[in-house]
Amino acid sequence: MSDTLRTPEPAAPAPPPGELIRFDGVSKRFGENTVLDRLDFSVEAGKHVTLIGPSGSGKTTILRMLMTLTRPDEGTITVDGRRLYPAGRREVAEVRRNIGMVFQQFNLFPNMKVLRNVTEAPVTVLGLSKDEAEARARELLELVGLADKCDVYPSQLSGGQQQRVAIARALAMRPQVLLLDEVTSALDPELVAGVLDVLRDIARSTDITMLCVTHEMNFARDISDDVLMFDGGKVIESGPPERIFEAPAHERTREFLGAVL
Ligand SMILES: Nc1ncnc2c1ncn2[C@@H]1O[C@H](COP(=O)(O)OP(=O)(O)OP(=O)(O)O)[C@@H](O)[C@H]1O
Repeated sequence: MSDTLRTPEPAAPAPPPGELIRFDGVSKRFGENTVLDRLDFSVEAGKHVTLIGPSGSGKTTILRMLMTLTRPDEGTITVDGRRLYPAGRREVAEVRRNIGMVFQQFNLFPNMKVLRNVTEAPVTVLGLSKDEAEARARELLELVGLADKCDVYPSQLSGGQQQRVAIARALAMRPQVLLLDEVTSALDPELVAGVLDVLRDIARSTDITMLCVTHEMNFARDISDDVLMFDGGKVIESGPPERIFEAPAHERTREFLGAVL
């Protein structure tokens, strides 16, 4: 039986004030490969946190766990004081609703026009009326600079524009947490800046909590309150971007930044 079907689970202890996300002793193995090894970390509400580390260090796996796309082998994950793992199906659905993700590949619905891409989940999942959902979608498409593209199909847009629709779509669910997984990696270089500018605006103008995996270190420096360096299945170093980028304490962080900067 899957974890999500086992109920009831013990309630999560009350989180410290301000804490939104907590990983406690989370491990994940794929066969012989231990990707996360009794990982502990937490994120405060409203903070923008960037995950850095070598390829394969488990950054995407962490985001996927928050989206319930990958399940830990052990440990607990808590969001806003509620268990995501282990938890019953209903609790998982409630927690999951507050988390939005933008993927490297935009994953838009190709057969729906842009406006419908953004209204679909608010109508079907949140139960908003079509008018409410459309009003919200138009505001968000304006925010990402695509107010004039409501009536076209994704295939008629550039990759950068499609990614901005994906950002609007994630925000349309009014999530507490926005997960960004290498959102510019699939884009032609000239389209990267436009997407990052939109995300900088969102980081500045909203109180959304962001967890971001990116190879764009200047962007990470601009938007992050904290940077977490992953290696060997754990966070080996964390701190404000100025400190991590200018004066990394750990040898592995120095090596990693030396290679990517
Ligand atoms: N479904 C899976 N089956 C087997 N192995 C997997 C699976 N998903 C991830 N892995 C492995 O887990 C490890 C961590 O992957 P993950 O994508 O989380 O790393 P990452 O830090 O995001 O890497 P990158 O920076 O290259 O995207 C990798 O070795 C990867 O091959």
